[in-house]
Amino acid sequence: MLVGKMMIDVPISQQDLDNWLKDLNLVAEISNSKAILIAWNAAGELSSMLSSDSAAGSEIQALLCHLSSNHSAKTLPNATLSAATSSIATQSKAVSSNTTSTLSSNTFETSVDAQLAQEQLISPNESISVLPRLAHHQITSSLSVSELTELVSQSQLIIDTRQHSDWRSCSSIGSVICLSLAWPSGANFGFLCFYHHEAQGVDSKTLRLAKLISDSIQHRLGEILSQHSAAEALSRGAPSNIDTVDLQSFIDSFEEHIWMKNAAGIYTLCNRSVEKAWEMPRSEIVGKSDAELFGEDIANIFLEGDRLAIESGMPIIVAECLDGGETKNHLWLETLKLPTLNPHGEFVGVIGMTRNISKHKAVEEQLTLATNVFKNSVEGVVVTDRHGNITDVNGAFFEITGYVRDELIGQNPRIFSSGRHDKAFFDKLWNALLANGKWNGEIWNRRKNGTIFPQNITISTIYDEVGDVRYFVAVFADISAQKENEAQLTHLAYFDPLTHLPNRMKFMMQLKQEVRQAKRLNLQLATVMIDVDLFKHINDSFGHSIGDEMLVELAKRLRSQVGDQDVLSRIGGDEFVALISGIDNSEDATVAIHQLRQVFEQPFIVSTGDHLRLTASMGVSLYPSDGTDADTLLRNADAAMYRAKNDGRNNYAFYTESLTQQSFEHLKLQSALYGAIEQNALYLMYQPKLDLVTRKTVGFEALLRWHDPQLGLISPAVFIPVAEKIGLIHEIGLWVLETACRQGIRWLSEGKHFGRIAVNVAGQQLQRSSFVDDVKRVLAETGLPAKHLELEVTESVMMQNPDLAIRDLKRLGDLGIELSVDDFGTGYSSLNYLKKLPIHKLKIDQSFVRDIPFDTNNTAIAKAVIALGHALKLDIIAEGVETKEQADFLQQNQCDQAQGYLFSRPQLPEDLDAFLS
Ligand SMILES: Nc1nc2c(ncn2[C@@H]2O[C@@H]3COP(=O)(O)O[C@H]4[C@@H](O)[C@H](n5cnc6c(=O)[nH]c(N)nc65)O[C@@H]4COP(=O)(O)O[C@H]3[C@H]2O)c(=O)[nH]1
Repeated sequence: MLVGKMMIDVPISQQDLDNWLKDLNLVAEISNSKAILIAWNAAGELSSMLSSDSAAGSEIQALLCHLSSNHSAKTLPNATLSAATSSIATQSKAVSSNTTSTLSSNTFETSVDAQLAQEQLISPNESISVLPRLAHHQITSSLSVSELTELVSQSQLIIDTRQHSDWRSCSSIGSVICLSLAWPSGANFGFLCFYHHEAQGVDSKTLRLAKLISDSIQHRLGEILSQHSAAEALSRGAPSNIDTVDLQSFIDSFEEHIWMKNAAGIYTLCNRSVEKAWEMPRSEIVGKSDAELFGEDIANIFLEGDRLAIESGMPIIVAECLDGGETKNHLWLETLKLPTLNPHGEFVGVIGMTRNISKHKAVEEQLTLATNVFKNSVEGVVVTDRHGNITDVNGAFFEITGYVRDELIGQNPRIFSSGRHDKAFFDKLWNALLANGKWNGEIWNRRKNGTIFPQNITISTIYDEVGDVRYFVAVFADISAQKENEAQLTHLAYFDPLTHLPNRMKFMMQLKQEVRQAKRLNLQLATVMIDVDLFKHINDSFGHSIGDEMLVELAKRLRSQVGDQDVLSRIGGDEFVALISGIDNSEDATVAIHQLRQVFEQPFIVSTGDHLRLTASMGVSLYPSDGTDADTLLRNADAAMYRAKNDGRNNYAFYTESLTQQSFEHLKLQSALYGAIEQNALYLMYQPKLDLVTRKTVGFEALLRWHDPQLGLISPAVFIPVAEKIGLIHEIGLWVLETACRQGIRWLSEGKHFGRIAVNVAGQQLQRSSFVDDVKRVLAETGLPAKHLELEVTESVMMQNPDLAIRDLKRLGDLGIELSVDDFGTGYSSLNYLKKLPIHKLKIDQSFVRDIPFDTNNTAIAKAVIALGHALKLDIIAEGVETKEQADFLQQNQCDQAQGYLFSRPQLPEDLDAFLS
């Protein structure tokens, strides 16, 4: 059984050898047998041999041969054996003969005697009180019948060697008891043999005694080994002896569970933490196995860990989970398991140091969970340090922004800035974040590809143990889709899905807002209700889809007719409403209505190819005259529209009836003006301008006249503003210029001196970028020298855009054209600009000439204008001079020129000979 097991070298003292020899002799004598003891060293060589006095050399030789061939052939070479046998045997006998027994023990005798008698293996009368030395070891162990049987079955008792094939060669041995001797660790020490040259010479009684001696020797071997280990530890500098009580105190001071199990898995040691954790005293733990303590299932878990440690041959850490069952209170233990070897390298057990890591595991689980949430979240997560530098971002973040990790780590999130939020926004954000530890809101940020997108973002502050800011964590969702949905919903709530025009709700909101603004800025508004006439017939005849087509087209046309600032809304099936801002009077509203009505002039070509015509009835209410709130204005526009419908449809009406009348006339004028040029209804009259001193003609002002066949003679003061509103002024202005220039050429060709012909220039004409070129072209085409042309521009027109006026008038002046400021004094000229304007003449408006010299105000103004003009080295002309008093006064006050009924009304060219020289 012990063959192959490790052997150790621990020297046996002569004293021990002597004692054992005495025991051998004693038992040999009692049992009438012979005895030998042989021991080997770690190299497998025979190190000690003792034999009873009765043993013969040949018998010893035979036994050694047998043991070497059957038990330790590798470790006990025959050559060594034979050499050793003769010398050691002699020496041992010599030693044994000099040794005397020293002790006896009645206690031992009694217990052994009684036990042997009880088991009927030894007669109570057979005295073994002659075992004085064995008692020294206080051996109390005994052999039971079953143990004896086992020993026999293990061939340790050979009653007849001839019956055993492997003993047949030992002819000098008839019967033998062969017991192996082992160190406490199990390492082989040697053999103890009792034999007889005859069969049945040794029996169970001899075996019993042999076992006593063997136990005694093994006990002593344990002591020898302890002493030897202590001596070795001392020599290594370790404490001479570690008291087990101190060791216990030592391990009790640990919070960790410390325990030790021997090679058989039995607990041999544990500390107080173990007692507490397992809720049982140490006495109930030590001496038990895991299975006994915890049951098979848990024991298997523990033993598996032990096995790993033993197999690895080094300390390992095993984490063991003891399932908490339904309570989910898992108990996690982390144990450092350390296979323990004795000083001779032999495995003696496992030491464990266990920590309850349930809390740690729970934290670890939380951490794993958090990490997975971080990784797998569909929301973008970005972590920054307290300085705002990015330390981590998750996968969703990359997907949303298009950046890759390396581009972001260490960067500041301002790289995502969309530029949509100002500094105040971020100041507010940071203040809230630092004050409350959290901020939630919407931010527009920029993706890597430059597109911007809205996020709903929550930023949280993470503090360290002492409350200082450690990190900021921002979790956000891309809400582009949500925003789009919201926009769509808003669109549906406020816009007509067919035409995409604002619906009634939106229109009312806008109307209210416009009314508020008009109130504040003292403006006027027109609300125009437009109802398509008999639209039901279109739907009934052509179907709703054609009806829809026409409504979409109509919406498009109407929209193109209103200004960018104006609002057009569809408030019902065939009902539209327009809100026109920036009007000054009912005429402006009339112009707007006219433009809206134009959309019905062209037929609607639908998908069927049909050309369909529509008309509409319109009603207008004006703010503030027809209502000062949105509801009233809409209601009154509606009422006006019904009146227009009742008047026969395809019509319009103002809420105030007199305005409707005015408007109709205005409209008539408007449409008549379109054909005026072609129909030669326009012509010019000329009014002479005279030098007040010489009373000679210095020039003529060309004044436009319009004689409409139906409407009669219409004043330019009436139709020029209308022409400006409907955009006809350019055409008309050019016609006037050309006509006046041709007249000048005619007079020149007739040899008539007329000085300069003055032509009025409307504001819109001057604002046209082509105006200077138009004038040049007309001069070139007609051949009139520029020195015969004068242009009159009203003061208010010049002041509308003085920089432009300065630039263009200068170019005209450079051509040789004279420039005069018409209606001077009615506008608000800036002296600063007046100085810069390239003008030659100021014309005192006739409103200041009226009633001078009797009207003191006008007299003062006229004087001031003359003084100012002269100070600026400009000529002064007064218009509307009707009386001699006016002329005299003006002359006395150094006014240079004058025109007016006093001298001549505007006349046709053929009637002006008196003024031409
Ligand atoms: N009560 C009174 N009136 C007098 C007297 N002498 C002349 N007038 C009138 O005063 C106006 C002078 O023209 P305006 O100030 O340029 O004022 C002109 C001018 O601003 C504009 N206008 C006339 N012709 C043209 C034109 O060809 N182009 C442009 N853009 N505007 C024109 O129409 C305005 C009115 O022109 P008209 O009706 O011809 O009226 C003329 C003229 O007939 C007088 O002694 N007493």
